Amino acid sequence: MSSAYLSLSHVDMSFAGRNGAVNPVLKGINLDVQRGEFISLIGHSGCGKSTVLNIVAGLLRATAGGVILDGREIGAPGPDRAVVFQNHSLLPWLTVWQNVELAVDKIFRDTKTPSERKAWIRHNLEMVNMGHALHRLPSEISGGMKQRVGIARALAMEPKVLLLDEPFGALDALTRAHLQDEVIRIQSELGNTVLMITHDVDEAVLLSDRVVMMTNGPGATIGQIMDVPLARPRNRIALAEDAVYNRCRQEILSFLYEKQRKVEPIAPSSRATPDTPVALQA
Ligand SMILES: Nc1ncnc2c1ncn2[C@@H]1O[C@H](COP(=O)(O)OP(=O)(O)OP(=O)(O)O)[C@@H](O)[C@H]1O
Repeated sequence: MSSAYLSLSHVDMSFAGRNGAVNPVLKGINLDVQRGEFISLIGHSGCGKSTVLNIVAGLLRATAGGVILDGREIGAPGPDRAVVFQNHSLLPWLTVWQNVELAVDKIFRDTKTPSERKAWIRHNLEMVNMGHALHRLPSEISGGMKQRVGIARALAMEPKVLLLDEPFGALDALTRAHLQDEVIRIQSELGNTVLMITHDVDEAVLLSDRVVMMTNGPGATIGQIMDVPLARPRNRIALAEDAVYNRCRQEILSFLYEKQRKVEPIAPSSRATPDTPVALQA
């Protein structure tokens, strides 16, 4: 048995298709994650990254193989795994404070007093620099701020593993960089165990201890795992000229665009010739 904190062993996943067909999405995923490690999962669109994350979250059950977290097999979602999705999942009728409070009250009802819970909510919202907007509704704050609240809520749960599914994917480049810097700072303070999906090569190198690269599907698996031997805390400006940083970037780019080059089917041109069948026009 693996001594890792989080261990995926021999994970296969297939979905039932039409007419009884079976669509194999993942095949033989083996990954050991140590406590406090920050792991990024990168791969072309549709290869199965979210499926891996959803299996760890307990939202999907693997067709074969399994996941062990801190000595226990994962069979269902639980508060020991907090997920942050690309599009925030805040309850729109609750304020920033109340969105975090809901999770904190549920998890710490028996272990923290009401005043300890209040202090804990404030602490986590201040950690993501949201202390100034505690009583605003999600509709009154920006996309980046909503993601901050989602991260605060996840951190406040003190999960064993933080699962981030493209947490900055919907943000503009500047907001994204600010949030990445905050995650870098929080990670050096708290040392969480994190599994993050990303499409962004720089993000993967900046934030991770190891980058897990997935092959293309169907039947995707882990093609390569790369260590990121950069000291923490990391500084994006200083790293731009760093040889190790650039070597890591290069290795991921080479995996994605040479070894696992993906050829997307070309969409039919909208200027199709008149005899092109209508059904083929996008
Ligand atoms: N519930 C489901 N039922 C059937 N097929 C599914 C289901 N969930 C995912 N799939 C299929 O599994 C494959 C992998 O999907 P997944 O969302 O895990 O990929 P991904 O790498 O996260 O993609 P992206 O980067 O575009 O978000 C896709 O072909 C998808 O259509």
